[in-house]
Amino acid sequence: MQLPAEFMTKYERLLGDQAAAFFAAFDAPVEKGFRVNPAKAVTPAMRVKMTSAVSYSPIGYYGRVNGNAMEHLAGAVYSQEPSAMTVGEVARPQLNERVLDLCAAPGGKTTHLLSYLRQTGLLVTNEINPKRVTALGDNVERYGALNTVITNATPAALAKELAGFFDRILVDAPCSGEGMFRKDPAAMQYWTSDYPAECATRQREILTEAVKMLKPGGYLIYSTCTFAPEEDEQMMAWLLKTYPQLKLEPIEKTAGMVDGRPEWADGNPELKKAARLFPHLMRGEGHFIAKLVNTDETTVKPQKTVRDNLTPAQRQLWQQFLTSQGVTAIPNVALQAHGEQLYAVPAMMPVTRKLKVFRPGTQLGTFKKKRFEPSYALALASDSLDWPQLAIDHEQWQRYVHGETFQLTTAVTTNGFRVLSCDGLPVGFGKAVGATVKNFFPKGLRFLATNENTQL
Ligand SMILES: C[S@@+](CC[C@H](N)C(=O)[O-])C[C@H]1O[C@@H](n2cnc3c(N)ncnc32)[C@H](O)[C@@H]1O
Repeated sequence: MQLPAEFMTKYERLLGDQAAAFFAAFDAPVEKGFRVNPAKAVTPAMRVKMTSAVSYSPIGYYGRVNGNAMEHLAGAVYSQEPSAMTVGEVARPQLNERVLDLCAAPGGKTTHLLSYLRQTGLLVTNEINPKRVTALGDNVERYGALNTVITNATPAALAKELAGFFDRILVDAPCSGEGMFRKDPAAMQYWTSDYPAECATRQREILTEAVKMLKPGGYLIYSTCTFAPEEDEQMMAWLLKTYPQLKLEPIEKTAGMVDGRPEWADGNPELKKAARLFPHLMRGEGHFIAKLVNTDETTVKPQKTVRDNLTPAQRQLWQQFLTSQGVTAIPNVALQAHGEQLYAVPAMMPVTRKLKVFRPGTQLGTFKKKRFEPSYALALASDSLDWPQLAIDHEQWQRYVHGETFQLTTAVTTNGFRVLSCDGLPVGFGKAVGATVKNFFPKGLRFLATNENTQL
């Protein structure tokens, strides 16, 4: 790979006798990886793939997964480059926490955070870019999240509404992307020797807002996919000096991770607590991760949380639907209608006034005239609610994702909406009428599925 000349000069100077091995790693093959979603069933095809475990993540594996496979569409697996998994492992939220993923699209770290929250607490996942937020929405939906609000806001707008609110904040910062040159050589075209300093300006702005949203005792996790000290150790040195209440927490170094380099910043030995991931020292791409704790004790007054807003008629339609499914309620959510759409908004979410919200919670379905039509998102979340399922086989699933009506071998005794499942994974709603299943797979997601193009 032809690396920019100034990039090579810089890292020859910084890495000394390790520079040759570092440059050679850019010509080695890219490592592929995937995580499994611990909230979902493990299918036989997944078991075959789960052979080479990533040592630092209990849910991570080396290998490639297919984006058209049933397991991927149903949110049971997520394709992620292995060393990127360290970020979710360092962030590792505890149950019931309030968590913010500030720079979140397309959702690699968000889905990892969800795997630790296990439908408890609250995840506010934010993406500033209105185009990229759509992919984040799709991935959160696939993961079947019931505890997530998706915002499309600037960090400053979030900080105005949610000051001192979060137990844990991840800033997976937009950066110069040097650690991704091997995976995505096109990223090199943006690189100039000034680019890291430009990125650092934006990172300081983002971190300034993130700090405002951290609770006393809360954790801030900062990560980049660049080697540039300006965006890594120097950014942490600036943070520690600007906010003396923030202290670095040590990150355990395994599988080839190494200490942060104080000599690449202001010499503060604390910077060793951060972690660097180099492709010549570990199986994966380049990253930097730091974890800080907020030792400030100033608390912020609790805010009012969201409430139900359904009309009696809407409530009745929803209750009738729940009864038809043999379930009683969705716990820990407020039910809110936004126009015709019904959402389950995480009950821990505060009322906000001016925030640009992309999705206020899990979309449950649509109020139609005198009936309720459930959504795809609800089907994908239904296994964490122990919702009854109607099992279909792979051939029926292929017809389902193509948008076809298909036949069951045994007719249902009660007609109506059913969560269809394949190998134990909910895949969407169908309307069963006798032995016929009418198709409710979202039109925009339909595709011609074959054994070949859907193999995990
Ligand atoms: C490294 S990527 C995030 C990757 C994501 N965390 C994941 O794991 O899939 C950084 C993100 O920050 C967003 N971003 C760019 N400028 C920003 C800003 N000023 N404030 C917040 N986010 C920004 C980008 O649109 C991009 O999606």
